[in-house]
Amino acid sequence: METKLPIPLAILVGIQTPDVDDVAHEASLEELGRLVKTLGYEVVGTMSQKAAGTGSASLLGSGKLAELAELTGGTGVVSTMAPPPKSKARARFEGATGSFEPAEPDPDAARKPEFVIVDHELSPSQIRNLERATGAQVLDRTGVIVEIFHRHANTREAKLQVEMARLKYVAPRMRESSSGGGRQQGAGAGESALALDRRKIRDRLSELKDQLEAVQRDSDQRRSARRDQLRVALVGYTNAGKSSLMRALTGSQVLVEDKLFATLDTTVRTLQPETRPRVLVSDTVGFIKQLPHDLVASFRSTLAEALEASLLLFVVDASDPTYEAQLEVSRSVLREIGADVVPSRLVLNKLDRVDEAGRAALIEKHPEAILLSAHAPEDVSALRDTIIAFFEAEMVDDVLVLPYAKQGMIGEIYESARVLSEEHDEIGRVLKVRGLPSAITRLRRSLAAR
Ligand SMILES: Nc1nc2c(ncn2[C@@H]2O[C@H](COP(=O)(O)OP(=O)(O)OP(=O)(O)O)[C@@H](O)[C@H]2O)c(=O)[nH]1
Ligand SMILES: [Mg+2]
Repeated sequence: METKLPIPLAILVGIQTPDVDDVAHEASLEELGRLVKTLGYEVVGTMSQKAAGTGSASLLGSGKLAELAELTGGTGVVSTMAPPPKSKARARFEGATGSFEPAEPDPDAARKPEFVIVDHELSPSQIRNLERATGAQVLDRTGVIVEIFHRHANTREAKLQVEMARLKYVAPRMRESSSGGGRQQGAGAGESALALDRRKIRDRLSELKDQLEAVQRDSDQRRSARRDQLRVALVGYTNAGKSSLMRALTGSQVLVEDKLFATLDTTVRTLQPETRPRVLVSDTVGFIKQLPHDLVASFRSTLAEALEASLLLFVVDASDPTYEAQLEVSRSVLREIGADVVPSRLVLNKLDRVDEAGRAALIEKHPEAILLSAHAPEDVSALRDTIIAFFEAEMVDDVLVLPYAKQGMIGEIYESARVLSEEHDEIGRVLKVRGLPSAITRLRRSLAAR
């Protein structure tokens, strides 16, 4: 216990712009707090300020900035003479100004928050200014999300994607912070070392791109093998309950956690009890507001699962007061990746946490939605029926003739369609089948080709 590193302490900072109401502002800071906790930091305070925008040079007004610096032990002014926000240097600096007692008997009591975490995307120079004034390390919402993805990525594909997004996030910030002399390099070496760093980053990015392409070719192949199968994808805001539904629908042991971004990789499992043809269910990475653009782009292939599904189940945590905004975020991300054309059903989850009046309001607002709780087996079974009914309505009946010379294809037919009856005549087997039109077209094509 003694040797464990102390949990980093953080102060959250949010600007409430005129277009954001109090509820949304509170919810956004609360969500940021959960993100920060997911990173393993402890939130020790929150500071918010009303302002016209988030573009001012040091984000906060001078009064608020001084207030914040008081908490973090900084000077409160953006001075170019301020040392870089490295904790040792900062401690030395603070010691010199007399505002810090290094010989505090209880180190925890004197600990100041090491991190200031801002609920908006900041420019590199805003980060630098805030760091100078507060003496703390400053992270913005994007930085926090990129860091969480970095820590949680499991598969090789996710790891490569996240490293790319991270380098793209870090590179411009590196340039800015070094121009202020904040980097620890010998005098005069700054610029060339920086150029070297940037070249390294560029090289690394192109290396990652090649590796990613190879990995993606593999996963594209795996996906195209599932092309004509009945596929449904669970999509939606982070922590909505997608993995919980995945578990309940497929009996798989995917990770369920009361954490943002518990799932970063797509999982595909068969709907249970199994149907004919079987239905594949995909669990996908969750969305969040202000999802960094590079991460959206890099998760395109992970989300390709969603794109190729015949049905999207849009999972929403209906017990969250801001669920409407979350739904809108999910919709816009799906629009961005072009998945808004896939048929979808709205699934309002966590109904066990909504009271009678709330339920009535939900039904009135979303009459077409499926209301349920992932924890209620009867609800999950009704959802399974809905999924099956959706595919039944899409399927068509047809007759396939399988010549005796092509009997090897019988397995493929049984995999892709439901065989209603089988008769034998002089040419071969005559099969009455029911399946998705695309699956039947493909079967016809392979029957003709071989
Ligand atoms: N009360 C209640 N809690 C639920 C329900 N469904 C999910 N949860 C809880 O919500 C939390 C998040 O569930 P997950 O299934 O991990 O959510 P997710 O959408 O997969 O989240 P990410 O993978 O982080 O995007 C967990 O603590 C679940 O136990 C529900 O119907 N009712
Ligand atoms: Mg999940």
